[in-house]
Amino acid sequence: MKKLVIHGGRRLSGEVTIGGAKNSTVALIPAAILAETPVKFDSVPDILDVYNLQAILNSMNVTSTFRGGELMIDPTNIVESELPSTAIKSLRASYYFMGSLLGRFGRATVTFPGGDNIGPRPIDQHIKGFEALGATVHEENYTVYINAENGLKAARIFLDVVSVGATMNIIMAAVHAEGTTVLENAAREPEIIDLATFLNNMGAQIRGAGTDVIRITGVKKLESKNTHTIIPDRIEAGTYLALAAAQGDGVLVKNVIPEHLESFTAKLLEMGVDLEVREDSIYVPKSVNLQPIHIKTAPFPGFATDLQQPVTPLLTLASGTSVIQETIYPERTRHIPELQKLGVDISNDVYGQINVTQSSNFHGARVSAAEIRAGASLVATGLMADGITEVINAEHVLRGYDHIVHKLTMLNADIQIEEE
Ligand SMILES: CC(=O)N[C@H]1[C@@H](OP(=O)(O)OP(=O)(O)OC[C@H]2O[C@@H](n3ccc(=O)[nH]c3=O)[C@H](O)[C@@H]2O)O[C@H](CO)[C@@H](O)[C@@H]1O
Ligand SMILES: C=C(OP(=O)(O)O)C(=O)O
Repeated sequence: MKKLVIHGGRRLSGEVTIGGAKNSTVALIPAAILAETPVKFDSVPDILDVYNLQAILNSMNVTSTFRGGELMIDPTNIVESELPSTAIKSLRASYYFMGSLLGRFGRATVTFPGGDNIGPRPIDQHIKGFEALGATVHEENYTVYINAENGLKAARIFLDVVSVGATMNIIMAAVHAEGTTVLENAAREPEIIDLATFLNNMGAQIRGAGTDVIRITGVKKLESKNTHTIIPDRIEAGTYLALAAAQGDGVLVKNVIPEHLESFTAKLLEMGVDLEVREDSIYVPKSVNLQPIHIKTAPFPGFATDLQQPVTPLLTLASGTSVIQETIYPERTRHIPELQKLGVDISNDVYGQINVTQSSNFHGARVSAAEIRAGASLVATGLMADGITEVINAEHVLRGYDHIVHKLTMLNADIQIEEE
């Protein structure tokens, strides 16, 4: 087990470059097995999820090499095999192998995925999509068996819940299905456009990604002809923007697509953070006189649930009480007792409302990262606190934050990673 050890209180300044999006990467890697050729990605973040996905690929005789942000995957000798349950359970996105194996072989057997403990995470909409495409699905002993004996046929699918995972999984399953699948009430996250771009560049016919109606016309073959560059991680960017506003004396956050962050930057501007939004970077000056705000999480283009916890340390500087309504995962509150240990005035109710009141003089403590974004909020608060903060279970943070120790150190933070 690893822990992050932070000597807090230092002001941050300088530049940080955002890596490729975790939530694109973890869909693109399973999608690579739909290709008949080797595929290559760049701007791949150095995160634990990538290594676990490589282990899953390896079990199917799909070779991969990952070096310096470049990931090469060769699925040409893929075989159907039992997937390693430890790796499957280590991340949520292993469920994308349901869609990609179904698309490739017309069947898939995948253990229930793991991922962040942020409340119930059903997959009924994924299953609804697979069944609409002609597959039978049954679950037994935490394993999902999906089979399209008579092949996959296009369908009209209306998602009852806007789901990123179901949208991605249905796209992957439908790329080879006969006819044109119409997916309505689809999620609109930028990572879905990234997946569609990757598949379209290999010959897929996916139209409307980024809107709530996506049309997927099945094609026979997908062949990679060029390297796919992964979009910047808007959640990592938002995490550094909030931290820079809270503890920075001038920080430039580079490699961002500002349009992907509009709901987030709008809230920082509302607080009084004097952001300078440039073409592909955002400058955050030292903040003064911050105002409390109200946040309601929502599917894209709304305020991302994944930024709810990373923005919390900044809210403690506003003159009053800020209110967060977590609508996607009302139980995404496991950071709260840990932040309280550091001196943050924060509370929540059973309806998913979180109140953050102005507080200061945070003091270092030993706290546990229950999940990735909870961990990010603890790291940020530890950087603002006096004394030493130890964030245990740091694997949750390393699962999705590229080179976090190096990036924070370059911003003048005092942070180390140690074995527990
Ligand atoms: C790997 C990845 O991209 N993870 C992201 C993805 O997770 P994930 O794809 O798992 O999240 P979804 O968009 O599917 O979930 C959104 C909401 O729909 C509900 N739901 C979802 C599927 C389903 O079949 N039935 C159902 O009821 C969920 O419980 C949740 O309340 O989107 C979440 C919401 O933006 C983010 O927090 C995660 O970081
Ligand atoms: C919830 C998250 O990730 P995952 O869906 O991979 O668990 C996240 O990135 O905040």
